Amino acid sequence: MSLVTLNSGSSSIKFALYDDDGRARRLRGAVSGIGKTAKLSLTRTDQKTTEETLGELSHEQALEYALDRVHDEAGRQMRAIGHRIVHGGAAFTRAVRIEDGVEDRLRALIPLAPSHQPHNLAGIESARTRFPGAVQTASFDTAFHRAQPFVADTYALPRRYYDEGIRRYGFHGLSYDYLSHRVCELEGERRTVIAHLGSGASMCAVNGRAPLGSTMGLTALDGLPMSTRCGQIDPGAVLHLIGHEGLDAGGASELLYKQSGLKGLSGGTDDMRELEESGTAEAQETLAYFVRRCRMEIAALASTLEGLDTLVFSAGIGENSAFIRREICAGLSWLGVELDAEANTGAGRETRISAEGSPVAVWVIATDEESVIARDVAGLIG
Ligand SMILES: Nc1ncnc2c1ncn2[C@@H]1O[C@H](COP(=O)(O)OP(=O)(O)O)[C@@H](O)[C@H]1O
Ligand SMILES: CC(=O)OP(=O)(O)O
Ligand SMILES: [Mg+2]
Repeated sequence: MSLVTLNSGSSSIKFALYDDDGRARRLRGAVSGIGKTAKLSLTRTDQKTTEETLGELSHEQALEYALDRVHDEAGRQMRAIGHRIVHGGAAFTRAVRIEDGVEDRLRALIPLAPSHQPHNLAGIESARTRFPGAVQTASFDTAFHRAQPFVADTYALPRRYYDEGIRRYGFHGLSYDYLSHRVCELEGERRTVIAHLGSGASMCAVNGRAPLGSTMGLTALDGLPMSTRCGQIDPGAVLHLIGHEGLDAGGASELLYKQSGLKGLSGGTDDMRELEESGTAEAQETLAYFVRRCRMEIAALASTLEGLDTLVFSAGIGENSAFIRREICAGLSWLGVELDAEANTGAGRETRISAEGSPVAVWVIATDEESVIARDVAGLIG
């Protein structure tokens, strides 16, 4: 019997197949580049990754494709499916079995995660149809941050709004769970800033494993600029757009979630690789803006830790772009960040890239949200 994990991000669907105890992984797969030219990559235990171009796929098509692959591999042997759910609100502070009423409560959170929650719910429905006998569980991106202190969790609005759930939930928590655990194994309990830089991008300050704050807030719009999301913005700018440009809520949502970030600022691509290769002034300015915002957030989070011992780069951009890592670190020598240029260029899945003697240890660590989901599933099915 096996366990399956399903992780729908904004631009990808990642899945993995595990043995019953959630430890031994047999297969890992990802459909990436959704909405553009999608690609499938598959890695079997102890084998090289194979890649295949799939052509243009919508999120729905990519989901069906991913579940077909899972079905081919696991068939009737499926015991449980663990889903990454981006928004768990204030109520879901740990992983749960998806039983009566859970999906309704998750549906109510769609307005707070419009680019993710509908895909997460679609994954639950499709998986139920295909594997009717399997247990389904939910692991939340927000749960890790629920332990953060009140001052990191609130906005300076009238108090009743906090009580009503207007909080800084933070996201990418499955990734921070995995990465903070790895940092403790590699370096011990440290004051660490973790930069999860993917299609969606955020950072989190952790003291050992304890979360002290993150760049994302009520929704996954806040903080760093992302592929198509704006990141930090003056709320007055949104009020202005609504008042003077005649934008309604739907129009504002489309603008801030889908037409902004790298895509909006460059006037073209939302893909970091293409921006790095492009020589246009707009592309250069977009890269400079991204790097500036990353440096600023690292410094801000380091201040909440009262110092910095370790900096971690992860996710699509953080794991793969030596250029972005170099540019970010180049402005942080005053914080004690010194890179080893060669280690940075040649970094693999888990590599220390700081110079010998650098006061801050800098690491590239490939994230593994799937392993956290699988651990949750195994715990819930006993
Ligand atoms: N070699 C690379 N250089 C720069 N950026 C990269 C590279 N490889 C992947 N990326 C970026 O990583 C992003 C996808 O990251 P990922 O963490 O898989 O996203 P998500 O989980 O949000 O779908 C893409 O937007 C792409 O621009
Ligand atoms: C929460 C979020 O932004 O997730 P992703 O990076 O997978 O889109
Ligand atoms: Mg992701």
